[in-house]
Amino acid sequence: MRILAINPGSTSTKIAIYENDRCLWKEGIDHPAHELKNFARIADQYEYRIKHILKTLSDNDAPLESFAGIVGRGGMLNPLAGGTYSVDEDLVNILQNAPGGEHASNLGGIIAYHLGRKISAPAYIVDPVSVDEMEPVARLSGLPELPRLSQSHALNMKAVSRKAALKMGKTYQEINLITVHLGGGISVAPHRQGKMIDVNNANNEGPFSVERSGTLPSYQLVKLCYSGKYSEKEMQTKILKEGGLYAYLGTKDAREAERRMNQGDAQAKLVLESLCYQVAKEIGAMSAVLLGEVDAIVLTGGMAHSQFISQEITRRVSFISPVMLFPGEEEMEALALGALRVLRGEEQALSY
Ligand SMILES: Nc1ncnc2c1ncn2[C@@H]1O[C@H](COP(=O)(O)OP(=O)(O)OP(=O)(O)O)[C@@H](O)[C@H]1O
Ligand SMILES: CCCC(=O)O
Repeated sequence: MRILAINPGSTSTKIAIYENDRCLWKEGIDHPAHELKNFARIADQYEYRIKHILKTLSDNDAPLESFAGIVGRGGMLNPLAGGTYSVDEDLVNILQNAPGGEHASNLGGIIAYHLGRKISAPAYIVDPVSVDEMEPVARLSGLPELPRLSQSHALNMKAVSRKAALKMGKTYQEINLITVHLGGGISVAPHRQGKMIDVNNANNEGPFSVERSGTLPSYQLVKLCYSGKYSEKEMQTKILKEGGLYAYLGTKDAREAERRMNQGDAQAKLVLESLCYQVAKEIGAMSAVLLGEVDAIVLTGGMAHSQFISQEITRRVSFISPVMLFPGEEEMEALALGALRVLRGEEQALSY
């Protein structure tokens, strides 16, 4: 059974072809900034991206008609349980309106639907950014007007958690994990027997990342917002795109920061150590969520490739449980396997 997986990012679209659970081929299509700037909204890019996907498939002799299903990354929907969802016209309309905010992953379901329709094949999304399996006690922030929102790297964290469980000879439903995605954003989530029962909102809570500020001192934040120095948009950019490592060091590349540290740059060392310190602190908090019953802590995402970063986190949290490393991300495979489970009848597709 052949599946086309589509993962739209802010500057590229990754596509992969799977024959059952085997990846046959993978490619990233870059979208230059000057082309993307012609679109007022991210959802408006779907025809442009479809054109590039079809050309890439045709250049690689992969006819659209050969696919039994098309699966895209799911975006910022209203809170929903993890799993594989069927995409129909209603869901496409919702994704077009971006209820949870603009995010490139909103395009995943829209593109999958339109490609699927061309060949009468089903379209799916898997474990969207807004997967919400939080317990009621985790939802309060301290102000009733500002409930905590579950927005995270759920797709990769759930895929890697399943792999970690397999490595331990168990299923995802049988164990408790704290899974940490160390990417452009950082998610730290306690998974209790197959459910992600809490998570820092990777857009604006928890540790700072290479580009996001993470949790900020709220009173000082209010003062900065009203200082007259920044517009609302500029403040959002500071928090989401120009915070964290970038704000302190002017780079979003953790490898560059590490190079500087190794050449004796004390500021680079402090900032990298602080990032790891904050991640470790969040892991500690999530171990309390799991009442200390943690089978393993799992580190994944691009920064888990770094020996310094993974060791620096590990030395602070290894008293809680063993630490397992799964560097990089498994998003394409997670998409394909999510669709495959449904196409094989092993799981029922959910409806949004
Ligand atoms: N081998 C490596 N050693 C150290 N850091 C690395 C390595 N590879 C990637 N990184 C760092 O990981 C960070 C981004 O990770 P990643 O590529 O997983 O993020 P992304 O896919 O852009 O974002 P996200 O995971 O949030 O969707 C960058 O700062 C990058 O420098
Ligand atoms: C909300 C976090 C997900 C991402 O950054 O892709």
